[in-house]
Amino acid sequence: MLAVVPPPVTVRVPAKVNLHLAIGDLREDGYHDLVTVFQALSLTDEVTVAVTDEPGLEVFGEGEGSVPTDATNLAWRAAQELATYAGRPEGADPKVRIVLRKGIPVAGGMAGGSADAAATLVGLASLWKLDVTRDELAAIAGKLGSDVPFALYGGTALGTGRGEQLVPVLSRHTFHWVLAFDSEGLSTPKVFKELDRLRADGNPPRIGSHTPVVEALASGDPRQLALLLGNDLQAAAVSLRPGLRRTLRAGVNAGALAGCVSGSGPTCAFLCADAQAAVEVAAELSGAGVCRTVRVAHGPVPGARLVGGDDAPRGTPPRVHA
Ligand SMILES: C[C@](O)(CO)[C@H](O)COP(=O)(O)OP(=O)(O)OC[C@H]1O[C@@H](n2ccc(N)nc2=O)[C@H](O)[C@@H]1O
Ligand SMILES: Nc1ncnc2c1ncn2[C@@H]1O[C@H](COP(=O)(O)OP(=O)(O)OP(=O)(O)O)[C@@H](O)[C@H]1O
Repeated sequence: MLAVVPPPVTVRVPAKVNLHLAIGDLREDGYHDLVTVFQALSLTDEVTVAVTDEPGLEVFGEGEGSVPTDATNLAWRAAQELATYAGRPEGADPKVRIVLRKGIPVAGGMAGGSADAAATLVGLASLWKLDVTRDELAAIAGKLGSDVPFALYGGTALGTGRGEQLVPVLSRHTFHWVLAFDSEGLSTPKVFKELDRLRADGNPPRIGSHTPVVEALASGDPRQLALLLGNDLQAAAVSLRPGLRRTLRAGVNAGALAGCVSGSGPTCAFLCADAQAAVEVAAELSGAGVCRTVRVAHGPVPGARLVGGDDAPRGTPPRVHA
């Protein structure tokens, strides 16, 4: 019998920065309640999924050597979860090839692995022609990791719970960022543990309410937003990686309006007045010798999207094999 093999599907998916990250106390399940304002940035990964008789995963690009290619890869876990949810004939052992082209730093606090998982859900839903809504995918995404649902939606959003409960936030205009990648990643659980330790030893200041950040986003004024960037994990990331203090200073000295550690770090994100200022800050920061690589990006951008758009004609005609 002839079977039509659908053409591969490619999905582009954004990194995130937390404009506001207020961490509550440690819960019994090992997570912390948090309140965060996410923004999706134009720094992206691309994920291609294809039907195959030789399932597997390949990684190219940023940090390729440090990303697992086995079943522990979050993208692979996403494929397994979706196959199970959809009741696929092959069960939780999907017959797919997943190729990750990474632009998002690995273990950088920008949700790179989460982005790949979200992109895999969107890509496979299309490849397998599943009748699932983005909200259904978000429920699966929340099981994979706290940051995965946001990568599906993108834009700017308020996250609560573990970070997986989202409501969109109005963000006027485009904000311009410079990102400083460090030479080595930081482990997210270790950074949360370090914050617990700092809190047990003393009383590090906690950032306040998210309301002013939401108002600044609605105003679209980067100068107003810059005064309000805040991250409770920053002290913990800096405690584990003291060199980040120098990086944060260097970004502001280079002309950024403000800087913060992105999520659990170690990437530092610098908000700039406009696109031109971002290019100038990036040039100066890359000469300062405080980080491995510098990138410019803007936000907000949409979440995981098929490359070419959902309605675009397919580039490759379907292959047919016996
Ligand atoms: C730091 C952030 O990136 C901010 O957006 C996220 O909170 C982390 O999200 P993530 O990387 O998707 O994290 P998960 O894979 O869900 O959890 C990894 C580990 O981080 C810690 N963790 C994560 C989220 C959360 N609300 N509380 C936590 O304590 C836990 O030790 C957990 O075992
Ligand atoms: N697809 C993936 N891409 C990158 N890392 C992955 C992936 N799947 C699993 N990992 C593992 O997860 C670890 C954390 O990687 P990731 O890039 O997601 O961190 P992060 O961006 O700091 O996450 P977050 O900001 O959500 O806390 C890596 O060190 C790697 O071992």
